[in-house]
Amino acid sequence: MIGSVAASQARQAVSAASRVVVKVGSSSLTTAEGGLDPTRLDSLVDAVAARCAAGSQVVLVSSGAIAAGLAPLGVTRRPRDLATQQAAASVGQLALAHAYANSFGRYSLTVGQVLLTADDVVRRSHYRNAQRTFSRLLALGAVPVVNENDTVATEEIRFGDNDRLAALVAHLVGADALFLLSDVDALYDGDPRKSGARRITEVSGASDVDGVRAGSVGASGLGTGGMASKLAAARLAASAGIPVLLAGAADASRALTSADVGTAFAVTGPRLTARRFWLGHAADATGRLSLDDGAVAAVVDRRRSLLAAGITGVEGTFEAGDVVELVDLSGAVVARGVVGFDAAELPALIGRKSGDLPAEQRREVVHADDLVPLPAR
Ligand SMILES: Nc1ncnc2c1ncn2[C@@H]1O[C@H](COP(=O)(O)OP(=O)(O)O)[C@@H](O)[C@H]1O
Ligand SMILES: N[C@@H](CCC(=O)OP(=O)(O)O)C(=O)O
Repeated sequence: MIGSVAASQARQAVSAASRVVVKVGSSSLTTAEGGLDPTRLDSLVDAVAARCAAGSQVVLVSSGAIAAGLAPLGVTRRPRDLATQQAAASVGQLALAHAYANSFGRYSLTVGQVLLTADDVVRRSHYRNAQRTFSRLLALGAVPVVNENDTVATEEIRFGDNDRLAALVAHLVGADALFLLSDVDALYDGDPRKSGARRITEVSGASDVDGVRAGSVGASGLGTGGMASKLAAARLAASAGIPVLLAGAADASRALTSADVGTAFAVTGPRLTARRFWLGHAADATGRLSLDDGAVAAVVDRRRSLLAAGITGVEGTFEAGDVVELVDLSGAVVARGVVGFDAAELPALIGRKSGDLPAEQRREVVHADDLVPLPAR
């Protein structure tokens, strides 16, 4: 295989990683009629158990609750309304947990179910609580099996996308690799259901995925985000220092051992501390500050604090200590950070030089230590 050094290093890194997150999609665990496919679930578990036996700690993020709950409830098509999805998830998650407990039991491995809501990662205290739970489960030798808590998640607080959840969990547990397993064997430059789509084996940076058309609806109609959410999640993890392998669930065994299948994503940024990752990617932003070009260059390129002089607009209702997005003049989010003023105070300050401000307001609007520049999306 010819490829960039960074991507081949990524394959080595995911192959050798000691703590990994493996995410599997609904379409790889369930049948077209609805209901779990025990054969495919067992072969995924075979691959995960082999990786555990080789000395790695594995966190499994498994979709499939809604899809698995449809057949037992006599529902023939994936429901669109939240209440039926929640009912299906309630039935399906139980079936999923039961199937995993039995299947991992074949290897004398104990599973622990972790159902997360968005609140568990957007609130800093909940984030740390989840970290402690994972850390203890792993220390005790269990395999955490994670899903969104679909049964109670409301439309407003849903992730709705386990690819993103898996990237967040990978950082939260301090994983050294993320595997995204799906019903397609790799990333393609266009929908592989159409002819002419070209397989992409390595992604070392944004230019490798320029022009890639990643659909947001999967072939099976069982999953939620299609390839678009996988690509976004892989890039998110890679930007936070975690190499990613996107591969077919049918190739799980090779993916988790030699990693010589699928698409490898090389890391594109340094490993962030838990707090900076939370701030940049998980926290809920409650407002927006618009920045002029000089301020964008200062905070993004020179990693300086944001001062009132470079702010051109304020949106949202927030208090000092909340997380806000910083946007450039085109409206693109360039950074996120903890704001030092209430929203009500800022309109009187913006655009003014520090020296012109009253002494008690002469401070950074967002301090450099509380600010995380984001890669261009
Ligand atoms: N550029 C692309 N590369 C690969 N697959 C794509 C692409 N665009 C769309 N797809 C479709 O996305 C599907 C995977 O998404 P989905 O079914 O939601 O997966 P999962 O259930 O594993 O989360 C593939 O089966 C494929 O048909
Ligand atoms: N939490 C949902 C799955 C959401 C999701 O992202 O599904 P998928 O696209 O199959 O990974 C469930 O268990 O049904």
